[in-house]
Amino acid sequence: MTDLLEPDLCVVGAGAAGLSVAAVAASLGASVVLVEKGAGGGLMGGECLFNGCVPSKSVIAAAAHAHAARTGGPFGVATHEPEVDYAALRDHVRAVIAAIAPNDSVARYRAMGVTVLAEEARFVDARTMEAGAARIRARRFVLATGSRPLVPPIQGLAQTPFLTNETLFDLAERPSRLLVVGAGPIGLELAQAHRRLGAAVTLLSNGPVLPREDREVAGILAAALRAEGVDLRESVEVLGAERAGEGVRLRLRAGEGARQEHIEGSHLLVATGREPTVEGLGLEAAGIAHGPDGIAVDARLRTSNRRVYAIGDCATGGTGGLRFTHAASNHASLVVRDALFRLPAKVDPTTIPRVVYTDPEIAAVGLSEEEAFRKDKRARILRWPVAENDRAQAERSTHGLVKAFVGRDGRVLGCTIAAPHAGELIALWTLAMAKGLKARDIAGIVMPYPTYSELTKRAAVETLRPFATNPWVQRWRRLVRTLG
Ligand SMILES: Cc1cc2nc3c(=O)[nH]c(=O)nc-3n(C[C@H](O)[C@H](O)[C@H](O)COP(=O)(O)OP(=O)(O)OC[C@H]3O[C@@H](n4cnc5c(N)ncnc54)[C@H](O)[C@@H]3O)c2cc1C
Ligand SMILES: NC(=O)c1ccc[n+]([C@@H]2O[C@H](COP(=O)([O-])OP(=O)(O)OC[C@H]3O[C@@H](n4cnc5c(N)ncnc54)[C@H](O)[C@@H]3O)[C@@H](O)[C@H]2O)c1
Repeated sequence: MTDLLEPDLCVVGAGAAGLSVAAVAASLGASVVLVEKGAGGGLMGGECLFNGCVPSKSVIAAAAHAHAARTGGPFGVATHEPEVDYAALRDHVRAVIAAIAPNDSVARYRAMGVTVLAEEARFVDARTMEAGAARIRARRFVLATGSRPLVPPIQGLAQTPFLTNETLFDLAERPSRLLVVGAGPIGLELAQAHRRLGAAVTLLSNGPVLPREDREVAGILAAALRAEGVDLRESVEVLGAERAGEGVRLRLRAGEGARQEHIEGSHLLVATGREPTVEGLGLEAAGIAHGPDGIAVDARLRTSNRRVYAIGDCATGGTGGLRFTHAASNHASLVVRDALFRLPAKVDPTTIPRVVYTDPEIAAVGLSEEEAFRKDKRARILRWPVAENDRAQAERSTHGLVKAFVGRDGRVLGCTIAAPHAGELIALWTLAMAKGLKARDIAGIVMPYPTYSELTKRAAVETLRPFATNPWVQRWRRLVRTLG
């Protein structure tokens, strides 16, 4: 017998995006059905919890300990080459996931009043989904089915053993010689972490490091990786892959006309982007337009079917192509407003920060330098180097800079940072973007000394530099002096 469910909202996928929608909507009194195919095996939480943010940041934390053991010399602390027990590191990663998992559990969501179905959902027509024995005719549907690793069409790759973020964190032994393909956030974070954990690492990319970020800031990161011994090779074409004994061999070419060469490793990590999870959803039956980048949505996250939204990693278009956990949460709050209260709101990608958790950390929000000058020819760049920060000097962590872009009226248009804790520093610039603040609003804040936050203030104070040399200001200063 088929159960007919008629909730206010049916959410498909219990990752960062779907869980946020379900929790907020249920707390506001809406009836919610949440369909997650992994729920039967306890897999609520999606990519971020099991294969993404949480395990990668746990590995990065372990790598920071290993790095500290080698780099205490200038502080007068004896250094040593740390021994890394990769199986114990895997247990650490699993323990962190287990500590967070109860927040996302079926039990917690059922306690909130959400009906959780451990099934795979698919549309059978424009307003009905099927999930196991249930038929769901919801007032609104929210698709939050996420993404998975995009495997590039490299000759022989399919027959060659390779790792992705879905398998790397299950290894019990550290790769001795890791080849990483892709210099986006995943490749960079995991390449540096594994180098610090003692692996020989080669990082290959068909373009530059962080192709979508500021070139100066990306260059600072590239130099830092090379200084730590990562063999970073940008603008390299990977032509083929094959098994070589217990390991792998790649065939490369460093640009048009260059000679082909071979490189071998014990393990290969493919980190060349993501593709949306949309197959089997019955999108055609529901008249929902989609393409290789995902389900097409407008800035209100509506699909071509007026009853259906798509959010998080599976959506494209109005999301600005940003695939982050915090972007997914932002989408969720906008959709709940729109679906439950008809309070439409648009995604504003310029207020969604981007962080890469390397050392130095890279963070950015808003417009890039090029975009800022395209928007306002009289825009200005406010810069402050990390080396001018006393805390950075004390910690001998002096590489990097804050670089903010402001319009002729002083309003913040964007900011990009390479610095320790850049992910924390970007918060204030994000507030400035969201609220239309001027750099002088930030310049006026008192920051505690000695903190990295002073970098933010010092960059913002640069906005006042023309003021200092303004003839009227100088005239006023001279006048005040004559008054005694
Ligand atoms: C290695 C790595 C590190 C990352 N680090 C960060 C970071 O530090 N910070 C950050 O902000 N972002 C990070 N991200 C990105 C972040 O993980 C994603 O943006 C986020 O997880 C997307 O959430 P989502 O809910 O859209 O999708 P997912 O988390 O992928 O969830 C989708 C869910 O839908 C379910 N599903 C799919 N199809 C169906 C169906 N037909 N029926 C039922 N259920 C279905 C899946 O089982 C899954 O549970 C990282 C990603 C990776 C890979
Ligand atoms: N810190 C974070 O917030 C974080 C961390 C990891 C992942 N993520 C998210 O996950 C998503 C995926 O990250 P990603 O790093 O896999 O993808 P990406 O799309 O950001 O970068 C892919 C990289 O692979 C390279 N590449 C692509 N095809 C190649 C090929 N055939 N040969 C060589 N190089 C090739 C590209 O030039 C690029 O450097 C991102 O959208 C990001 O938002 C976020």
